[in-house]
Amino acid sequence: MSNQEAYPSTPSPQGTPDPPAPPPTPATPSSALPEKFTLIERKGDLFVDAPSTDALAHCVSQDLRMGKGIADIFKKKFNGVEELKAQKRVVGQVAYLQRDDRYIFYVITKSDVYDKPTQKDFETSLIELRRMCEKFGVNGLSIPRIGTGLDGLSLDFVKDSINKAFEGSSVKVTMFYL
Ligand SMILES: Nc1ncnc2c1ncn2[C@@H]1O[C@H](COP(=O)(O)OP(=O)(O)OC[C@H]2O[C@H](OP(=O)(O)O)[C@H](O)[C@@H]2O)[C@@H](O)[C@H]1O
Repeated sequence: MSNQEAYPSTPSPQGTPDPPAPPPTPATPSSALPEKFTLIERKGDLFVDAPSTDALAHCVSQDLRMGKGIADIFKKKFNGVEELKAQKRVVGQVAYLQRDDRYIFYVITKSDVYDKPTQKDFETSLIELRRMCEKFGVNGLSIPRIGTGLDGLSLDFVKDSINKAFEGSSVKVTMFYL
């Protein structure tokens, strides 16, 4: 039996009203819209005031010495130096730990502890940080004023680099300052 015989089209009788228009497509609830990237600055202690579900990130040298500054606090708080070294990340890449269901990102911006990062390496490593956030489904990322202390980068350059690297992503970045 052909389709036509099985399901003959029923001609609509003359003069009958048009079928009712389909119901309007419900508006997409805002919660379903993809999150937009934001960078906000917030006064507070990264380790006290950042949401416990946020990933954390900071800058380190490839040798992972983390001898001073906030890197030293990260080392004392999260340990994992051997685990990080085993990832064999180089400048422009990001090593990571998982602690209490959150990611801790170690952004490698320079090769040696005595170096200062170049702007290019800093920008490259932020693009990789975004990629890692997207890879692991990170939507909340809390950071200190990365690169602006021991690494001597200007806050304006750092914020501009973050905006460029994360533009178009759905990561909400909070930059904490003391
Ligand atoms: N609890 C807290 N909450 C919020 N903000 C906090 C804070 N504690 C400190 N800050 C501030 O966070 C900014 C950056 O702090 P830093 O100067 O340490 O980091 P940086 O990114 O400039 O430099 C990294 C390189 O320095 C390190 O040591 P090495 O020399 O390499 O051994 C690494 O290894 C890297 O390579 C400064 O404003 C600090 O006041």
